Amino acid sequence: MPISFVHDNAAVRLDLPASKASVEIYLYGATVTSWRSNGGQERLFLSEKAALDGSAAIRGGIPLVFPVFGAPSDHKDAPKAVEHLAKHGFARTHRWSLSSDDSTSESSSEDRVSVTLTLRSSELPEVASSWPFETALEYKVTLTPNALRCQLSVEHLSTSTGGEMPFQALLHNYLLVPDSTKASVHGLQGQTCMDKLRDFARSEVQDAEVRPAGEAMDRAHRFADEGREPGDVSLHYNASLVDDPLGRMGKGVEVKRSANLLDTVVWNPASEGEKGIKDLASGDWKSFVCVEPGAVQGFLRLAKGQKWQAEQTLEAW
Ligand SMILES: O=P(O)(O)OC[C@H]1O[C@@H](O)[C@H](O)[C@@H](O)[C@@H]1O
Repeated sequence: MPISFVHDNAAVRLDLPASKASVEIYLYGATVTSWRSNGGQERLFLSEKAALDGSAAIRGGIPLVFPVFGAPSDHKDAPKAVEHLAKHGFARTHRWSLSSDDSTSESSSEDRVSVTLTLRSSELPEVASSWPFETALEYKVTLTPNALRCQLSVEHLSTSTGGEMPFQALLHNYLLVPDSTKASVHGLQGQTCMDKLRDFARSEVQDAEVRPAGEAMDRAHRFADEGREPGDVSLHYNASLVDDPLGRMGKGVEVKRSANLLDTVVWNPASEGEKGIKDLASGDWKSFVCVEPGAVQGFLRLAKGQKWQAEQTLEAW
């Protein structure tokens, strides 16, 4: 079966047997926790200490950040409506439903299979008290032999306040790497970097490569020129420098995204930062680099009845 339930029905799994590609998505948070590309090589980091029982956001894979990135207090321009939300919002900490439209054999073929998950804020009583908008989220995940496409749609259905719905969104990819100290991110040159670890200081990225290189990094990047699209970014494993004689992991991953995901967050806590994260084991920081497309500087706004759509495609090289 190209689509099946796994982990005691907590997750849905898509398989392309001919290429050994697969993806697993927990209903909790609609969190992709595993993506195996052509040949079966895992491409995402998932912490062994990740809570997979719905008690906390899943540490690893691709958590969905919505409707606020980080803590509301991180944003000087945070609207009142997001003030009482938890860090990274509520999408990653609620159980989504499988959409009936998509879980049929029509959504699959030998080299493509998809599934769609949905979440309605009005069905989450604890969200209703801190979020005055009725919001419908839809997340379609499509697997092809060498790529994973993730499409998010956000719809503002109604509101008790009558105003526009402010929001941010981000696809928090934890990309698995042989050694994060040797990995590099390409495609950020010329963008303005907002450094969360240096009091949100801004500077322009001068180099063609951004390397965490063992130091904590937590930065959001965007072109200063409003009209300029963010372009693709790629994570290079720099595999020739690491012990991967069979080249199983390939050269890296390309992160393509829709032009409305203007920001790219690059995050790695390094050894110091990891100590404060209880669901990471010691040394895990070496196994991932987060390269996260999103819209997280300033707030987007949706009038009642409007829909916003964004997507990324991860391509394995
Ligand atoms: O620990 P959390 O809530 O999953 O967040 C992880 C990280 O997510 C990143 O996207 C943020 O830029 C970091 O500031 C944050 O620490």
